[in-house]
Amino acid sequence: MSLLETTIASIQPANEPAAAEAATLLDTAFPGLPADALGALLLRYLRATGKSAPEALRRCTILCCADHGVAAEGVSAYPPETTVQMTANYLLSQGAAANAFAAYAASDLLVVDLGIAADTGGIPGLVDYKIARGTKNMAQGPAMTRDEARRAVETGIKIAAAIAAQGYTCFLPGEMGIANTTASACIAATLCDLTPEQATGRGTNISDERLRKKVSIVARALAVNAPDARDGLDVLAKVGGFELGAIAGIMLGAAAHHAVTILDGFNSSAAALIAQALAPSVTDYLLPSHQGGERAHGAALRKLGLTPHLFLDLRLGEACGSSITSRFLGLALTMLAALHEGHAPAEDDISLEVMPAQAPKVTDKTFNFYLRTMPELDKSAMAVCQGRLDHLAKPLYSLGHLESIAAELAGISCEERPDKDIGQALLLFGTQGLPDAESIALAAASHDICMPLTLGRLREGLPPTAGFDFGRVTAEDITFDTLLLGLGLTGDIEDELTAALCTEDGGLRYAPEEFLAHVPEHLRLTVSALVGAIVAAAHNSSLILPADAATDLVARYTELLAKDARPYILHTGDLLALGRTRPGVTACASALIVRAALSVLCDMKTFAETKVAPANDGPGKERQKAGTAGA
Ligand SMILES: Cc1cc2ncn([C@H]3O[C@H](COP(=O)(O)O)[C@@H](O)[C@H]3O)c2cc1C
Ligand SMILES: O=C(O)c1cccnc1
Repeated sequence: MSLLETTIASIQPANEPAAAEAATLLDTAFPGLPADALGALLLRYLRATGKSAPEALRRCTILCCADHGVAAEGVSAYPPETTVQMTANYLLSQGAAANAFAAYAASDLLVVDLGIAADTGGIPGLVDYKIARGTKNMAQGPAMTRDEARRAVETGIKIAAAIAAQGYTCFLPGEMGIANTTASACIAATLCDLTPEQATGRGTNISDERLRKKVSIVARALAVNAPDARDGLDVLAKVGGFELGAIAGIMLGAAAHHAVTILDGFNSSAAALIAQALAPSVTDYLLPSHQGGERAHGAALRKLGLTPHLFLDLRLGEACGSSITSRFLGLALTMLAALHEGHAPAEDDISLEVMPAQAPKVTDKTFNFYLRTMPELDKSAMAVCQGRLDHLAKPLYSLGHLESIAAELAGISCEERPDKDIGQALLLFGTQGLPDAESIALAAASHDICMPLTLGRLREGLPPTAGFDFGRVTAEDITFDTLLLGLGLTGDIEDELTAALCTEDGGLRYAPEEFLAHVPEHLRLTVSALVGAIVAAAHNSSLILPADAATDLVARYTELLAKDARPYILHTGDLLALGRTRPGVTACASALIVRAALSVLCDMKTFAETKVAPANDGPGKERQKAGTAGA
């Protein structure tokens, strides 16, 4: 048997007992709580690796680079030489998204040439597994021979084996290959049974005209080659790419060695579809991350049986979304390890602020004070920041919401390029403390991501005005020198508050001026504390990350009352689908997203700095002209 067949034969179904132990521990610690997306990632990881006691995560980012003959049809917004230029960027300028995200996730980086159509001898550190100088044009015939397809997959298997032997358990494959979303569209059309229109997206942000052309090329490639959906190697050979084959091989090799692979963009999902066609149980060893802008990304994830939890509108595929998910997984492992040890948090792990017993008399900082004096965003810092984002060596707007978060942070901090290590804090209000297990897990999480935790203990029986005052004083102190504030509650009042304040479809039921009157009386103190904290933190120019659905709802009403506070609240409900999380956890995850946005801004370099050719089609053609802002 060849390497491919022996690898496929050695993939075992994931190990249930290992995860069962962790599931029992979680269930005991947090009775009655179904696993949120972080818990689901954790259990999937433990099942795949067969580990019950969590160890620190060791991550490896593997960038697979190759060219595509179909680029000659004009299906990308960038010229084919971008592939080799970006490959050089990874290793020489080190200013690509892949570099920024590998640093962000503390992941080691490996860059592999699977088939770049250029001489790559001068790029130091590049691993040479070149199969050919690019694939053939699939619009005219098969992209590669069956033998080449097998070589691509087996190369991935070998890479995975070498990495697994060094102790890595978390693989983050990324890819670079101009025109490869055309190949991925053909793969998805074949394996998910989609029409060319349903399978084809805008890739590097091509114009309407090129999109029409791309759809027709996908249709032609499928008609000319008739790939056989029952035969993964046939699909890869006829309409795939060398780097996609290698990524499929990495997934198979990881599974054979009980390591996990975190999926990234549409391209990695297309590679996973090939791996799944070759060995269906490989999906036990795959973790989802984001669903991005490419049209068939969702369909591919559904076929793989994976549910994404990040919706950041990413269109890149240099292991960006997967790096964020790897941080989520790291966070979940940290919390599990703390629960295993079972030590109560050390005294300085959690600060406690207790509400004064007496309601304050008259305070000078009323709600109206904050309304009148709310600072404005620095529009010019935002514009300069957006100019730089547009010129970073990536397709225009391909980092989606991370770009808008970065620009917003520039406006808030009045810095064109805010420091990556901004201060951040987590503040949770409640009349009760946290149960032991929650304290242990959350203290570990907040420590892990350097987001110190403060509990603001409310006293029942005091009036809402006292709640407002306690909220604003506590938040004002904490946000004096922090740019990020995770804000939430120790208890779960989501259902009660939603029932009181929302319409059936989740809209706001009342005019903002009336909302507090409709909050159930026993919750008014808590809600007032949140309102006070929101306006005070915004007033101190902090970005507020609601830590739970109840806080998010209060923030939605508050920003209608205090319109100038709106830019200081980041609603991550549309960006993150974690399910119902335990106290504070959503804010930790949101903070990891914000930090990813800052890494992009601080660690990536521009086209000019990295000597990569800018766009020749789509909106990037105008915005990314050499010599303009940010260059
Ligand atoms: C500078 C730059 C950096 C990239 N990093 C990933 N891609 C992404 O875009 C390409 C696929 O889109 P299409 O099929 O439209 O060519 C791939 O290289 C993919 O990894 C990039 C593309 C560019 C231009
Ligand atoms: O989702 C992806 O992998 C993707 C999307 C657009 C361009 N390149 C990659």
